[in-house]
Amino acid sequence: MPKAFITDIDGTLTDDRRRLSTHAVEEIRRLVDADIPVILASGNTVCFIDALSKMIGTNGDIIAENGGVYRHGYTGPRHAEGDRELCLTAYQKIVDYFQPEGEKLRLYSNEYRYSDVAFARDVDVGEVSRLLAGMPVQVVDTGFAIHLQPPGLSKGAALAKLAKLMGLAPADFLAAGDSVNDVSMLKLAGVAVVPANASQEARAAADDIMDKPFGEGTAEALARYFP
Ligand SMILES: O=C(O)COP(=O)(O)O
Ligand SMILES: [Mg+2]
Repeated sequence: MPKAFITDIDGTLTDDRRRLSTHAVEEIRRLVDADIPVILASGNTVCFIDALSKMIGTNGDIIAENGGVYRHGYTGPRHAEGDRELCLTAYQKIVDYFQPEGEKLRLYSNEYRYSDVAFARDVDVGEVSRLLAGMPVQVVDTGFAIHLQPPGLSKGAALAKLAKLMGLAPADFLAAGDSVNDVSMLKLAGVAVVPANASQEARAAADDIMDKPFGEGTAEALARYFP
């Protein structure tokens, strides 16, 4: 049995409209009650993940902004990495290009981000990547938002650092995720599972693909791997 669990949030604990699966929450609470460490790892902000962690009842081990930020427990120091200014400069290039064409760009929770920049998927992500080619930023489309993030940062890289702080190795973890931003942690974990809705990239990195989609699929995996 794995020693710990790391999970993505959007599309993995929620459905495509971001409604949380109560079934997945119950399964995570079962793990927490059995003293099995749980990391919530997401492209979302620290404050968003903190609220969710409290309400699910985990111990506050989190990875935010796709690996740009991580923290061990609610009171541990917040590690925020990368040069966010570079991401903001890159974002300005996107604004300068799309805004004159009348396209509306919508930043997501800009004031709460320490490492990356996230915005609505209202523009073509291929075009965004072409515009930013050669700039030191990664363009990541999670299916829920487009992220501009510093190079070298990922959920997997953050898992390696956070697991160490927790006295664990990445191989001790069962990992669950649905999208391209989860591939690095799915590959690093001991066992990788994806719900049935997972993207091609996530499926290719998985050891086991669940029958059910979204949070129901993740609940299915927890029942299977933590019986
Ligand atoms: O913030 C996003 O774009 C997606 O969030 P997720 O990593 O929890 O799926
Ligand atoms: Mg996701």
